[in-house]
Amino acid sequence: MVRDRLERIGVVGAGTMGSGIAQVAATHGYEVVLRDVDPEFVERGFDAIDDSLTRLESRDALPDDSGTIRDRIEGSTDLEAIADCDLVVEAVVEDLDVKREVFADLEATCDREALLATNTSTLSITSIAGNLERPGRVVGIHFMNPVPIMDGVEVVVGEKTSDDAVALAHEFSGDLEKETWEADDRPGFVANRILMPWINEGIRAYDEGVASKEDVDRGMELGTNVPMGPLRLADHIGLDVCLHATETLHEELGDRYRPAYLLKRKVEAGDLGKKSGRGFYEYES
Ligand SMILES: NC(=O)c1ccc[n+]([C@@H]2O[C@H](COP(=O)([O-])OP(=O)(O)OC[C@H]3O[C@@H](n4cnc5c(N)ncnc54)[C@H](O)[C@@H]3O)[C@@H](O)[C@H]2O)c1
Repeated sequence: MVRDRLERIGVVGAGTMGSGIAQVAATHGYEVVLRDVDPEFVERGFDAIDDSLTRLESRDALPDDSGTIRDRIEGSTDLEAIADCDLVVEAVVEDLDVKREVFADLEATCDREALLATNTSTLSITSIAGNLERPGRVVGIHFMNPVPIMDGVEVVVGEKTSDDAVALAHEFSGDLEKETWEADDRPGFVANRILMPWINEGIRAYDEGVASKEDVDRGMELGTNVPMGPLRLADHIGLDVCLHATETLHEELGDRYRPAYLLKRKVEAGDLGKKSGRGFYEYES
């Protein structure tokens, strides 16, 4: 069983994602503890929050004044500070060993019924929770970057994640005015399993002289109606983050670039998409 009511939220890791998650939770009225290993990192997290709140306030996009929201967030380097949190979201570096250590600490520190979530982009939830006594309360709540701007959250279900942990993850995300989708705990889940090869191929296309970098991006923006082409998006995400995610996917999934079997089979069957009335979906003629 996990708690059915959340009031106090812990966020572990005050970097790009942790500071964004803390900000959005505080904006929606939660009491937040933002924890990192060094006071300097906590301060850096608050600087990012202050900048973002100031920008949003100037656009009249906050429900309360920025000072009130900011006051709901307490910074700490002390693990004990999150002991009485109802939900802890882990947003530390994308390293399985580090995350497993953090979750062991959380299990030892937090209340038995607290929900424990990871913001991992690509690592296995099942593995992160693998050594715990109560893995049922561990769920993926995968926020998108930048957290205050992006509307969606991916809820990831590990092998042992309980139904009430999943339900609470959706509910919490909904409280933050995020829409959710749900993914099984397989490499990259939905978002990065599809996004990372797309970015990777954009980089290759540029590198192989298919088009200038501007035209790779413009081609995808104008040609497929995405708001940002792959090279610009990679820059926004961080090329190191992209490389790390792609390496993890490569290790887990191997060569993903051959045409999918299902694609060939559907074409052979004449299911060509909207124009034939049926592709992966059915269409009215
Ligand atoms: N950056 C993105 O675009 C993005 C998007 C979605 C998900 N994610 C995921 O979110 C997580 C965090 O990514 P980020 O980009 O915010 O990283 P980041 O490097 O900006 O921040 C990580 C923070 O974690 C802190 N940290 C490390 N070990 C810690 C520990 N034991 N206890 C407390 N704090 C610790 C570091 O000091 C650092 O401040 C990763 O799992 C990443 O894959 C990132």
